[in-house]
Amino acid sequence: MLALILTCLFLILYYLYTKNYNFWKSRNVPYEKPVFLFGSFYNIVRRKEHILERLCNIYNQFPTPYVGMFIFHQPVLLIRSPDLLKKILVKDFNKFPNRKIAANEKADPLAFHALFIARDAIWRNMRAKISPVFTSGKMKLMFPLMQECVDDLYDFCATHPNEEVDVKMMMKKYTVDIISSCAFGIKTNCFKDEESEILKVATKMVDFGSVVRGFSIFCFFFLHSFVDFFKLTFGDKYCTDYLFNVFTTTLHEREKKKIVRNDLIDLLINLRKIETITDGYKFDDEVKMAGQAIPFFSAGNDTTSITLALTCYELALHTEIQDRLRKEVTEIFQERGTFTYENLQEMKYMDMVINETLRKYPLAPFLMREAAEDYTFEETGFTLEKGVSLLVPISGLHYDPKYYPEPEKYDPERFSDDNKRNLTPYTYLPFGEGPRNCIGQRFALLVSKVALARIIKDFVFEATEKTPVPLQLDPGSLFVQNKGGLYVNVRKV
Ligand code: HEM
Repeated sequence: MLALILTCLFLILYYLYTKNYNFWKSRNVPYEKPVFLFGSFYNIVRRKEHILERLCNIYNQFPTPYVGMFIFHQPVLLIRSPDLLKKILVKDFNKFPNRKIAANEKADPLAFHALFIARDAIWRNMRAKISPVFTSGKMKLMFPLMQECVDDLYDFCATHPNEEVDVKMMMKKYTVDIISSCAFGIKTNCFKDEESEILKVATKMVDFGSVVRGFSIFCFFFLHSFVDFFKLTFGDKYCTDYLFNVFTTTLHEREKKKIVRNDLIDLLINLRKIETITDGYKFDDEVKMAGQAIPFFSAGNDTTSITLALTCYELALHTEIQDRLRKEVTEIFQERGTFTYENLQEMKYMDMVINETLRKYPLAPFLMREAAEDYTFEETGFTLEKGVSLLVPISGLHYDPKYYPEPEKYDPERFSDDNKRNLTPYTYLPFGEGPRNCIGQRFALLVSKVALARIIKDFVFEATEKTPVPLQLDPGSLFVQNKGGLYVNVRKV
């Protein structure tokens, strides 16, 4: 009898779980056949493929404008056509304003108020208020804070002549110093303090290696009901508590001593002062304010530091590109005698190099949107139901030889003025597109240019036997990176 009950129960659960697997077939949408329980993510769960490779793989199998796939049991539509992307990300943005990420204000107020996760009117109001911190005027004011940190990066290279250096860790120390300075108003000295607590926090925060953390993040994106059920938090509890304390301590000190530093904390203090009763979203408590600073730290650190490390890696493998970059930087430096915010903007080859790194290694390999209402694709007549998720396979587009011939080749020439004009719009998306694109783009590019200009002028990166070629992506990482360190030799010019 018990066996019969268990069998019936199993069959009911099996039916409930797999009934969605007909979702795309019944709507005549081409789709990748799901693997029971894991949908299209079986190889990711088995750590056989990185998410970048998995999405490229699905993208390459179907020449259609969109493809159905399943994340576990959840149907998701992968958009391939640049014309459709323009509509979804920009023209019809108000029909796709949110990402489908779980948010529970009671269980995790910091995540609920984070810009990346916030929804609808809360997001709109918050984005409008936070955007002024990222204007070029504000970046210029933060430039001196960045220069202080780049001095430490330079000294690190100078004190490790002819040594194999893990450029991932080196750049992480640099970005933790800069972001701590610009978002939390503190000097962290990661290069000098090997035991720096904030560096440990930055590492732990993005360590999704443990089953519990990995599962937790997955639930936020793809299994929302589990987030409420298990009261999961988006960030690691120890890390968010630590950063919350750092943030509030600085905030109180600033308000007491009336210190002005032109950073994120200043902006938040000013916002709180000038808010009126009619404002849609008010920074009226410290959780909401910290909800901006903590994601600034987590969203900005690894994305920027890995981009920088991968640029050093590619420069080490391509000496002619490295020499040309050094020539540009040195000429501008000799002409002006210093690096300023303005002369960094003149470095065209530098832009081309960073653009190509982000093409080959899009740090966030996909964008996500959710249909806020039923939406009919004019081109095919297909109606996507409200609530269904869309994924934009950035990696598929960046590796499509139709848009980028020989996609495996690292070639900054793709982004020269002449060639850039011929790129197909909406096929280059490292920072996303439209009103919900990366708010930190300008900041990330400036932080990257400051570092590269300063060190490439006086140091040479060289591949050694320890430099991994080809680069094997770590399937366990949410970011596009190899497992462990990324070693290159650093020597004085
Ligand atoms: C190379 C570095 C970076 C890359 C490649 C990157 C990439 C991205 C991408 C792809 C998105 C999603 C955009 C979309 O859905 O259309 C995003 C969103 C976001 N990024 Fe970045 N990012 C970088 C650096 C930063 C930095 C330095 C910060 C903070 C200072 C930051 C803060 C954010 C935030 C808050 C969002 C959510 C914006 C919103 O929903 O309104 N990112 N980023």
